[in-house]
Amino acid sequence: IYTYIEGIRFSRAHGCKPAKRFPQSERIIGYDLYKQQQEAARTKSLLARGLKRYADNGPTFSFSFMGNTFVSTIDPENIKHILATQFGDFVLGSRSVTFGPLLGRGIFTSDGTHWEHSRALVRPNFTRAQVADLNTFETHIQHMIAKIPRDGSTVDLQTLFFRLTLDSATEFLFGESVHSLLHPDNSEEQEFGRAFDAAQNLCGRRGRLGKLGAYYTTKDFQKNCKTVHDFVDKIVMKAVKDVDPQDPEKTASGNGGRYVFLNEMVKSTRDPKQLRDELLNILLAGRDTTASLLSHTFHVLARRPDILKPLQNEIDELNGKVPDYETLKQMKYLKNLLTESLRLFPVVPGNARQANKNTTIPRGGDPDGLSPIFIAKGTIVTYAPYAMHRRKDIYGPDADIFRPERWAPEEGLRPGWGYLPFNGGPRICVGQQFALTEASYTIIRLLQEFKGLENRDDGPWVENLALTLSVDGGVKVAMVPRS
Ligand code: HEM
Repeated sequence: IYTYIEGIRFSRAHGCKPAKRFPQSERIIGYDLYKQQQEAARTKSLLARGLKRYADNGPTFSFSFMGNTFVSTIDPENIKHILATQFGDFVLGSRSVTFGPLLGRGIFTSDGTHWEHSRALVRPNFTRAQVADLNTFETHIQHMIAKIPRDGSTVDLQTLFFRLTLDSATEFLFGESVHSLLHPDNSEEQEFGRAFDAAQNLCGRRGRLGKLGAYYTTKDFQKNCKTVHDFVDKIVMKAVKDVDPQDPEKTASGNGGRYVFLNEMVKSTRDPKQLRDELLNILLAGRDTTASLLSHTFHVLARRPDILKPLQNEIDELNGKVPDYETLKQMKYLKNLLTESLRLFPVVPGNARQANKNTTIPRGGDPDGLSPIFIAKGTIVTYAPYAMHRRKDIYGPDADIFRPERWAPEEGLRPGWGYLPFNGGPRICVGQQFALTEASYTIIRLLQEFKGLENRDDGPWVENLALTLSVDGGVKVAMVPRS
């Protein structure tokens, strides 16, 4: 009763109005919504259903689900408030529990001072010098190109992109690639990749079970987590052992001049568990995301010769020269293409934060939606870049159309917090430049090798929503060699 009265007082003092309520037959378990979500997951239409909910109920509304109160929003002002202005009022919620057995505590799974410490440890390693090192990518891209048939037969580019990013991410993080593009056998490295994928998928299922997720585990899951940990621990222990306690800088610059994240980290900490956790946190955050961006971009290129042509023209201006970092930055059409790809197919299409105290968000209070809403401690605020990126009042009447030109400076589009593929505020993605560099470089090198691609899948785009968004059924194409 005290909490309830406290909430009413807080709400009045801040001029809050009630949020629009999503129509539900009961608001304790929210079983009807649970059934709808299960059905949408089965028919792979979670994102389409989400879009319709915002169309029917407006940009901000509340509902109950599995005993929790939720507020959903695609209002940029509200999202800015949660992620930046009132950053301290919100935490990740159950993420540390969901991912804990696999990832431990690291930048992606922790809050508060632990997160601050992780971020301070990890952030300096994403410097320009490191991001601009393209030689490592080149080796793996050549392995990928070797896997692409040249006789017009069909290949699934998405599968190759997921292997490419696993290989390049493990090389960058551990100093040793798992080479999934080279060894399709039962090697220890392959086993690591398989176990990491399987454990990650089970974490996704734990996340979808809400509070009950903490109790959902299987023998296989535990075995997979152990396989992943053992593999990384060996690499970590070697790096820690190699550190010269008198001069950590000297040891860290080994590895044939290549940049290795682990070697940089051992300059700051030699705690093996902390090193393992941070490496796995970054592997999870950085690997599927870049693969998904590449997959969606090629999904579009295979269907839209009008986009492929100007892109090829821009790439052909390099006359086959391997691009360096500066060249990548000057490729305007490519940059707009990736920006548009992340608008219509944001790799993290939905996200959430939980209030750690009584607070507010600035918009959504009925009847005009312009008053603040009271957010009681424990409320989960979900936000959906996928739906926000399709708002016609932000992107214009052609918001549903894939059109890279909309990002040309002449068009004057400035969506601010209405465009959020990499999140914003203090927890903004640390790997943004790394991802855009890897994706740009991969696209250029592929289209320097192949003059075009033929679509081998007539179906529409269908969501595959795990921890990140990918293309259901893959990206089936035939690549046309230049010579
Ligand atoms: C297209 C590619 C990528 C996209 C769309 C993307 C998107 C995101 C988003 C939306 C978040 C916020 C998650 C949250 O706070 O709930 C995030 C966080 C993060 N990303 Fe990325 N990411 C990409 C690539 C990468 C890469 C390549 C790396 C590293 C190599 C990386 C490392 C991280 C890390 C460590 C965080 C956690 C930051 C923190 O909580 O302080 N990401 N990313």
